[in-house]
Parts: sequence; C-alpha cells; structure tokens
Amino acid sequence: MGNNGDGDVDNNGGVHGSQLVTPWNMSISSGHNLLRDPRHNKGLAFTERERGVHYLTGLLPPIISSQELQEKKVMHILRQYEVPLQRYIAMIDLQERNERLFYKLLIDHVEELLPIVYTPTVGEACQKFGSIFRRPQGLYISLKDKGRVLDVLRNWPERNIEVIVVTDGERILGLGDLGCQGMGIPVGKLSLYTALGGVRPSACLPITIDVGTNNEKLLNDEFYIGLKQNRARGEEYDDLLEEFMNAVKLNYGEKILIQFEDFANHNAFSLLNRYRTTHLVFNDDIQGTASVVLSGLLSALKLLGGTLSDHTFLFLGAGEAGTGIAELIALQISKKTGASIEDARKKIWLVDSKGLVVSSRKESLQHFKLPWAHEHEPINNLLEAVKEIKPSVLIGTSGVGKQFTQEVIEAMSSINEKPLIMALSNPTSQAECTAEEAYTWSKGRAIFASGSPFDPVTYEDKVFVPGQANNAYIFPGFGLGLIMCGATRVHDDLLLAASEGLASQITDEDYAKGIIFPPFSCIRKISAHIAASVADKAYELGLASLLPRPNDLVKFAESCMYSPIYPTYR
Ligand SMILES: NC(=O)C1=CN([C@@H]2O[C@H](COP(=O)(O)OP(=O)(O)OC[C@H]3O[C@@H](n4cnc5c(N)ncnc54)[C@H](OP(=O)(O)O)[C@@H]3O)[C@@H](O)[C@H]2O)C=CC1
Ligand SMILES: CC(=O)C(=O)O
Ligand SMILES: [Mg+2]
Repeated sequence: MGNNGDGDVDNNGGVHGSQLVTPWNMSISSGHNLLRDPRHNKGLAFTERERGVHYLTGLLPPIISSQELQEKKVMHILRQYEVPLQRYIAMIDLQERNERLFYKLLIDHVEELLPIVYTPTVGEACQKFGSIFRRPQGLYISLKDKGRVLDVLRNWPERNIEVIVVTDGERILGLGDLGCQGMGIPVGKLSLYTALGGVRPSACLPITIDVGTNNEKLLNDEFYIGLKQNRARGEEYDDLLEEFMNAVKLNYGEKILIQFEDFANHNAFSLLNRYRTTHLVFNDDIQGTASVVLSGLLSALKLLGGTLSDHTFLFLGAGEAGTGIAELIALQISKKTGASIEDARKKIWLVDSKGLVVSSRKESLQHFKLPWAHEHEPINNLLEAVKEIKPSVLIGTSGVGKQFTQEVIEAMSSINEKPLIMALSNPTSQAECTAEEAYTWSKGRAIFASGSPFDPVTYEDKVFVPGQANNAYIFPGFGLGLIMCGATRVHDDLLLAASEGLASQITDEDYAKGIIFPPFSCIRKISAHIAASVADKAYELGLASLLPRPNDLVKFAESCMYSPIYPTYR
C-alpha cells in the first residue's frame, strides 16, 4: 500500500508515527514509475523495444497487446458490472492508470459510456463521493486557503492549462448542495472536454471551491471530505472568489477559459456578470444549456414548421437553465425578426415554485426573473398555466422529477398536433417526465428530448428515439472554438453561432426519425463544426487573437484535437 490519500505514508520500510520523512520521486518516467504514470503508461502495449529501453523488462508479463485488444478487454470487464456506479469506479481507475486507453474507450463507445462518466451516474458518484474517494482528481481550494490561492494553484503539476471547470458544489445537477463532493462534476465535464471536444487532458484543470455546505447529512457524515461548516456568504464568499479569479489570470494568463458549473443561482448570475468583461468566462448551466436548447428548437422547426417567433414557450423552472434558455431564444427571435428584445420575450413564459412569473409578483422576484414578469393573472400550477398560455413548447428546468404529469402532457397534446416536450432536469430521477410517459401520454405525437438519456420507446409498434438535450453537445466544441482562436471574451453571438453549428449537423435521416439532436457517436465531428462556427464569429467580432485566421476552420479544429492513440517512445 502507498499513500492512501489521507496522508498516512506506510511504505517507508518501517518508518512510522512522528518520524519525519521526505516524499521524493524520480523526475523522468521510466521503469516502474512509467507504469505508474497514467499519462504515459501503455500497460501491455509497450513494445519489446520500449520495454528494453525504458527498463520495463520483467515488470510486465511477456505478452504484448495492441491498444485495440486492451480496449476490447476493458469493455468486456466493464460490461460485466451490472451496477452503473461500479462501472464509474472502474472508469476512474482506468483514467488514473492509463489515460489514453480511458479516452480511447470513451471516444469509441461514447453513447454507452457517457451515462457512466456523466449524467446520470456522475450524480450518484457525487452523492457517494466520500466513500468512493480514492485519489484526488482535481484541485481543492477552500476558505482555509484565503490569502494563498495563487500558491495552491501552483501546486497543480501542469503549467499549460487552457480550461478550468470550477464549481462550489451548491447545485449539483438537480441533487442540491453536495459541498466538496461536487468535484465529480468538474472532473466529468473535463473528461468530456477531451473526449468530445479534443482538448488535451493535460490542459484541463478541475477545481472545487469549498466554502462549506448547508447539507446537514454531509455535515453529520464522519466520512465527509469537505469543510464541516455552513456555507460562507456575502463578503467572505465574494472575497475568496475574487482572489481565485485574479490568481487564475495571474497564473495562466488572459486566455484561460473558466467554465462555471453547478453554482446555485444566487451566485451564478452575479459571478457571470462580474467577470464576463474581465475574464474569458462561460456559465455552462446558463449559457451552454441555452445554446443546446436553441439548437434543438431550430432543428425542431423542420418538423413543426413555422419560425421561432411563431411559437409560444412555457418553462417549468425559472432559474439558471430556464432564464438562460429563455433569454437566448428571445435574442434569436429579436435578431431574426428585428423585434425588440422586450417584444421577443413576450412569447416566453416561466413558472417557478410559486407559480407563473407575472408582473404582480415583481416586488418579490429575483432580478433574473424580472424580464419575464409579464402582465397576467396569477396562476399557481403548471396544468392551469398550460391551459391558459397554450404553449407549443414545454421545457422543464425545475430540478424536480415527475412534474410533467399525464394531465400536463395531455393538455399539451390537445393544444398541439406535435407538442415539443423537453424534460431537461438531471439526473434521470429528476427528469420532469420519462420518454415513455411523453410518447405514451401524447399518443406518439410528442417530439421529446431530455437532459439525461432515455432508451428508445416502442409505442403502438413504432419506435421513438428520444433526443438528449444536454449542454454536453455544446461546451466541448464551444470551448475548443474559443481556445483555438485565442478568444479573449465570450459574447452572446458566439452562443448563437454554436447553436447553429450544432443544428447544421443534423441529417435528413435524423429528421426522418424525428430526431432533433444528432447522435453522440458523431460528436467529435460535431464539435469541430461547433468550434469552427464559434471561432468564425469570434474573428468577425474581433475577439480572436490567433492571427492570421486559418482558412479552413473545421480542418483547423480537427487538427487541434487530442488523439488517444499511443505514441511510440524513443
Ligand atoms: N440538460 C441540461 O443540459 C441541463 C440541465 N440542467 C438541470 O436543470 C435543473 C435546474 O437547474 P438550474 O436552472 O441551474 O436550477 P435553479 O435552482 O437555478 O432553478 C430551478 C428553478 O426551478 C424552480 N422550481 C423548483 N421546484 C419547483 C416546482 N416544484 N415547481 C416549479 N418550479 C420549481 C425554482 O423555483 P424558485 O425560483 O421559486 O425557487 C427555480 O426557478 C437541474 O436539474 C439541472 O440538472 C441544468 C443545466 C443544464
Ligand atoms: C448538464 C448540467 O450541466 C446540469 O445538469 O447541471
Ligand atoms: Mg451543470
């Protein structure tokens, strides 16, 4: 046994207790260390020559395997685990053992493995993070680090970081405050940056900011890995975040991309507003989700007919995802029709936990709901709101499962020939309805997409393939686009460009099947197109610093992408 992650070093030949030891290591990977170095390890795929040159002879059994055979073997082992969390743990172990093999698996089996390393399983992994925690996978910055955040950043072994995904763990998927255990989210998102968007793993840095938790269960859990105190608020919180944002820029420069992930909405909007003009920041839950949903809507128009402005939208959930999507739809309508943004917003209605967002509630509404407080009588439940507003599109962003009841879906179906239903809340347990419920209750007429994946559904002998409306379609390609052109700031027009880039990747064959998102199996090609669209817009807006502009941005994006194929060592 080596260092077990808790600080007990028991491999020092009998050195125990209070005696001080120096944790030393060799700096060039060879021999035993090479096999323990996940970035360079190839396991049984080291050739005879490499084994000789790199002092590996005898450290491996004699057989030499190809990467393809290793991949086949690991998939075989993974498929034997019936519990998704066991597969998650096996994938994390692989990532820590052999990074390239991990990414080869994820890229080649993306549809099978995405639900493991990402939603829904990553949600369960975060809930149980304390007990499955083995080795640290990202950087933890806590209130205890106030005044020395830059030093903590400098402890990270990689220097050339291009993208940071950071959370404070307060709104992990629809599972609420998971404190420090939220680390599974930045780790998972960054795995997708590499597998789906081709950003080098060594350029990715997952960070969790630990300001405490208000989750009583965690506070009372002896295995909880975070600070055992209630969340810092106000100045104490803002000061730590300010120090963090400044330190990041100081350490990695102006063009480091910072993706905010799963912050609670009372911090998410203000952080985005505070830093959008000084840093290259992007809030995935507000902006990435908006971009992916807008893309789905643009595609759905091919099936529904009309233009965006012909439709009426009703949201259940008026937080980050809901108001973020609503605002991007309004922006697109305004740009396409020339209507003012205020007029464009009139086609969009939101329901929160207290009912329809209307003008008579203005006094008590959070600032991000105010643009949606239209004139209307108060309505306190979704079914009544559907009957009254008569939306053609119903979008769930409430974080609460089972809210799209049979009555709600039937009401949508009585108003629309083809109701568009999006149950975006994650993980699966929080989805507003299942794919089966949407197709069955609409008698096979709904166009359906969800945040977490559902299997195809057979209804009256017809197979319906649900789409996955998840920001995972957007952020990897979006981030790649920003990085490859050296963007300095994110602009809303870049989000619109990403939506159009994604929508352009749906084929007539997809439409014929009623699909409004292209299959994830093509995601690297899709990401290259999104990246090209985003970079193209960034050049047009003068936000790109890499000059001269490459002629063929799709080819350039592809050429920037990380490959998981093993290199040959000299
Ligand atoms: N598919 C995807 O790509 C994404 C999905 N999501 C998912 O969306 C969900 C919400 O995330 P986010 O917007 O960040 O969360 P927020 O906390 O910002 O917003 C949640 C909203 O839902 C409302 N709400 C809560 N309970 C109810 C209820 N019973 N009836 C009606 N409204 C309710 C809240 O009301 P109030 O304001 O009154 O409290 C709030 O307006 C999460 O499950 C998340 O996983 C998020 C991002 C991307
Ligand atoms: C997908 C995502 O970002 C979320 O559910 O929070
Ligand atoms: Mg999120």
